[in-house]
Amino acid sequence: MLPSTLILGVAICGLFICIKFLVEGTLTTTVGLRSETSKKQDSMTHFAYQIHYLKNRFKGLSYLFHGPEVIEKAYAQANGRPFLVATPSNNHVLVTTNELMREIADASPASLSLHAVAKELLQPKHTMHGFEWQNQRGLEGTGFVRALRSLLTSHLAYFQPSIDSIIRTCLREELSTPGGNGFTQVHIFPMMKRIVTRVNCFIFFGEELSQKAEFTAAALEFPQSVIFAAEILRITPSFLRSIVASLATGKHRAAKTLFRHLEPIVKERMAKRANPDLNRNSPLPVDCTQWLIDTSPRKNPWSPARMIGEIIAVWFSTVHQLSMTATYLIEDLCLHEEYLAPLKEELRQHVATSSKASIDIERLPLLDSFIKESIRCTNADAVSCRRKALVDYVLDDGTRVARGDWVCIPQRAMMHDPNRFSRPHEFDGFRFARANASLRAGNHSAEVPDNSPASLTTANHDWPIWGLGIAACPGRFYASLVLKLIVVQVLDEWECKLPDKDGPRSMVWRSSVVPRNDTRVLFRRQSERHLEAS
Ligand code: HEM
Repeated sequence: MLPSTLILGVAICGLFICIKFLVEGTLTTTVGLRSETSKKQDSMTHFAYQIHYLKNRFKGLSYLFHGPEVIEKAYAQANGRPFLVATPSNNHVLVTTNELMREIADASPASLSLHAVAKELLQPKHTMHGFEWQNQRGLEGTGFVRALRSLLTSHLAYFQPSIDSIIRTCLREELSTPGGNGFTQVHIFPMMKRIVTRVNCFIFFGEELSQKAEFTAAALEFPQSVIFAAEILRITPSFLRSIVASLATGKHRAAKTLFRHLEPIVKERMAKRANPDLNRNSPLPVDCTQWLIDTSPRKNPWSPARMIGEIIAVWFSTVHQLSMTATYLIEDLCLHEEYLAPLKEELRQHVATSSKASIDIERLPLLDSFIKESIRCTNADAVSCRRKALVDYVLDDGTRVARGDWVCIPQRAMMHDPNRFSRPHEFDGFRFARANASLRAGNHSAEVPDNSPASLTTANHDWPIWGLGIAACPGRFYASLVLKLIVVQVLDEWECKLPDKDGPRSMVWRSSVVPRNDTRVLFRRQSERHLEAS
């Protein structure tokens, strides 16, 4: 049954891809540009280009199911030089030297664009309820960067007690029906998605909306349905896209629910912004929605619908990566039990010596190191710092990136490279803490590539998980806080176990290494605790 379904699926994909190329005339003039990877190809006839292009696209089908492996093999053969990986829709040029990584991070978004990648990946025009994105970011202001990178980050201490309390409550609710042995069994990835959604809804939309079950359910469903629909749309001819998007998103059910709940709130807040007199007696709400409104253009203000579209587009970035990382983190806690005692001891000592009411997460170096090692080993995305070439682009070393192709950093392969990390396939939870201590003492560390101490939120060539340059993830300080508070809560209150330690933990789609929905974890409440008395 399964193989025949698979064969049928592959056949349908192949058919769709052929129809897409034929109907949309991809085999005409752009062929030459798209397949330009070497000077030799310049001398090819037009027909040879077409054949070469088609061969590359079909070769690229294996990228869909084995992307990280394809990249790791090519990385090993490239010896530090840029290399090219074919995908069904375009080529990816992967770079690994500090100079080229810096160049792509600093390139003008008019040439190498992250925003255009997101647009190609997510097809917002079809999947996000008709909301259209520009190809370049910054055309009408980059308020979201200030809203997240500056305003959200500067309010983290203010939010921390609430985030802590939401995580604690969610865990207790999720794990409230233990069996005879005291353990509750859960599917860890779906549970992490629900918890992260609850926390993020509170930060993003404020307390009132975060309490509405219909709204939080739509907030969770929305990114999943967009990703699912966008994947189907990538192989759908353009004239069918609206219908297919509507079918794949259940007639835009989640987006419509979000719009319906957000519309009155956003309208009211925008009206208050336009007329500050209306604000006089009430303080401004403290949440990302308010900051996104505050940082939107004053001249030619957006309509409420456009504003909601922008808020929802930013919301999209918040749930998926964070829940995947949190899932692998809890699984790693279960798989590497030897780290539990030192992590708990670090926490106990911190609580005992701190005069503050909340934990200072920056003062838990072992926890920071453990999380980094979990990310280094599992790494939910094989590439980072994706940029789509909006024009033909020649990198400093002469490497050509054809218009429409992407240039990226193969972060997963780099993190498994023995020339960068000692014993790269071994989970060594405190390697980063040891390396930092050594670097702080003025010594070199052979265990990591860094030349200076670094933490989870560092965004640089040796730690590109947040991207690089001005586009580096503006939500990383918030993400780090949430990840650390989740682990702290689990360490403090719960004992957890993976019943099937050797079972598969992930599945691959393109460059993503997604946690499996069916991985189960057992949780049992502990009696001895150091944080909030129960
Ligand atoms: C573990 C969790 C996360 C990871 C690994 C992650 C990683 C990334 C990466 C790799 C980029 C692209 C940067 C580049 O290519 O240079 C990015 C962009 C972005 N991230 Fe995150 N992110 C995470 C969580 C979050 C959260 C929680 C938020 C919001 C609070 C957020 C908001 C954004 C936004 C808005 C962008 C787009 C930036 C732009 O276009 O300039 N991310 N993130």
